Amino acid sequence: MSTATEFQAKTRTGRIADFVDQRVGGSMMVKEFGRKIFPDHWSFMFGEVALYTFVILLISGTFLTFFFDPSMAETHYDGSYNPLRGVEMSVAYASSLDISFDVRGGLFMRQVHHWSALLFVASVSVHMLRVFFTGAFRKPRELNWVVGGVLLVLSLAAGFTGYSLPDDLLSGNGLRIIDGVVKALPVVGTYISAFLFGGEFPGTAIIGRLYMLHIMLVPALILLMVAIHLFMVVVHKHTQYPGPGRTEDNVVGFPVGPVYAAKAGGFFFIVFGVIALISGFFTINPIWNYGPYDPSPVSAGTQPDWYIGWVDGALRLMPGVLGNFSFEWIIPFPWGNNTLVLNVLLPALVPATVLLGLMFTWPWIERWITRDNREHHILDRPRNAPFRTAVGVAGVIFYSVMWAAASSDLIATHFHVSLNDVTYWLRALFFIGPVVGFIVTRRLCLALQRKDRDIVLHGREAGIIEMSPEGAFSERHEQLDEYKRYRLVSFESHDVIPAQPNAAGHISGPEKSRGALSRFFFEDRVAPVTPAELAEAHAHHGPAAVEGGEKAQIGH
Ligand code: HEM
Ligand code: HEM
Repeated sequence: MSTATEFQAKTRTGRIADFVDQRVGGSMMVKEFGRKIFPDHWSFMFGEVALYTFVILLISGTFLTFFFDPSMAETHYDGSYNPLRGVEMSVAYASSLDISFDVRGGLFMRQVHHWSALLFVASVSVHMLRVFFTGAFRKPRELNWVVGGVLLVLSLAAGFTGYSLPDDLLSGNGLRIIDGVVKALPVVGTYISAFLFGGEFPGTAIIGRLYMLHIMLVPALILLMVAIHLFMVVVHKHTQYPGPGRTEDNVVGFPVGPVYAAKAGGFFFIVFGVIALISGFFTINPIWNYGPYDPSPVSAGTQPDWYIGWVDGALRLMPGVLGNFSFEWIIPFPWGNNTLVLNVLLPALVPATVLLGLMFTWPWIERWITRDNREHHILDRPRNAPFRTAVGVAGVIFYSVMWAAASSDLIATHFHVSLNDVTYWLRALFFIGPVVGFIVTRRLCLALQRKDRDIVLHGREAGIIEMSPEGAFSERHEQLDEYKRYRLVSFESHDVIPAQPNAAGHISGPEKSRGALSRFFFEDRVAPVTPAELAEAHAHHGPAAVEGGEKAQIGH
């Protein structure tokens, strides 16, 4: 066919598709990307939820910008919410009230925005925990883990800047706390605060500035980072859980087109639908109940959004004795009289630095201790990496205690206990909780591994008690099928690598620490069942064991 007849033979849509394809090379991209294989597992869903809630935030946020006015100019409210009529407030607060009461669908969209923000940060956090507990951050994904970490920090920044915009009593109090933390920074604190608020707190500039950060800079950075993040997921290929036929060099799953594209599209609408349903039925952030921001009152029983609570909680846990500690008699400051406000500085900065510092550096810490520099595309089941799982649980407990402390007043009033007692208990848990969590989790993982070993070697207890002709009772044990057995035996267990001498025959200080950590983490370990052990067990139990009818004597 000549080019002309070929052109004639195509439908109008075909011709448009051709036109676009010849200019942007779309079919090549679809061919390349559409044939990518993704493994299937429910735990890979959290990253997707994070992505979809972010898209919902972009859509609902854009709607809000049509009506929100980020001005701190004074006005008298004259909207349709009667209890606040005539009350003096900022234009920002008045416009948020208008969105809630006078813009058609406005309250619904504010709630969609707020609920999806809560779900966004929650899904990002759970996604991060999934990646951590399965070891998906190992080589070659360390940098993508760091990009993820930046995304987490940006998500918190987006949440906090948004939460502060309506300029109601609650958001103003949140800003007051941030102002306190900034001012507590030695030497530069007061200058930074004055720069941020355009003079004395609260000033008249902060809402406008936060608005720019909230609707432009932070979402743009998140978009950029998400693009880099997903690009790396495609380049590295997705990890997969162990299973028959799955190796470090292949990916077993479905192609993006059409299976995943259809699934993902449908899932987006499910997430959107669920958020719309929640937003239609459940109030979130009823700013009309709080009133406009005024530095003097603080309402009792109010809570910050869940992801900011831990900072508030850490501040509540800190004993006041270290307040306004003057260091001059120890270190004479060259810049004159300067007070360190340790009761604000320590809780606001130390836990955050410890948690975020450990999070960003963990892939390298683990690689250093295990000396494992190989690529890993097969995930660990959390029980098969007891040391990592235990460290993760300790981190989660450390975080959760601070988070719980943000509700110390509510715990005291709801359970009719003394607020002081709640604080003392939480202070103790702050130190003891992570240690106990670490020990218990490691023991649990090792116990689960031993149970797996036992099941592989001796079969699963069927719960069927049989009586032999001689009158002895025994429980029937059923052997696992090939697939289940594979899942239980195919993992690696790190061995202790003692400190090694360097070329000059010396063992350096850091290498001694590495050796000690290696012993601490891997001394107690359960090795996977070897084929020889399996063959021996089967030989011992006889062919019945392989066929599915092994018996364990009760009382022996
Ligand atoms: C806006 C936030 C984020 C979005 C939209 C996002 C999205 C995704 C998606 C869709 C995937 C592939 C599916 C999956 O495994 O869940 C993925 C994988 C990954 N994400 Fe994220 N993520 C975010 C934040 C994070 C954070 C906070 C971390 C860790 C600190 C992280 C680390 C990773 C890693 C290492 C992978 C590769 C996992 C693998 O191949 O198994 N991500 N991300
Ligand atoms: C990761 C992204 C985002 C998060 C976590 C987030 C979070 C929030 C939160 C928690 C609020 C307070 C809502 C309330 O009043 O109850 C808020 C307000 C707001 N957000 Fe966002 N947001 C995000 C992205 C965006 C984007 C992309 C836009 C605009 C394009 C936007 C525009 C707004 C506006 C105008 C308000 C003030 C409306 C009001 O409070 O009445 N947001 N945001």
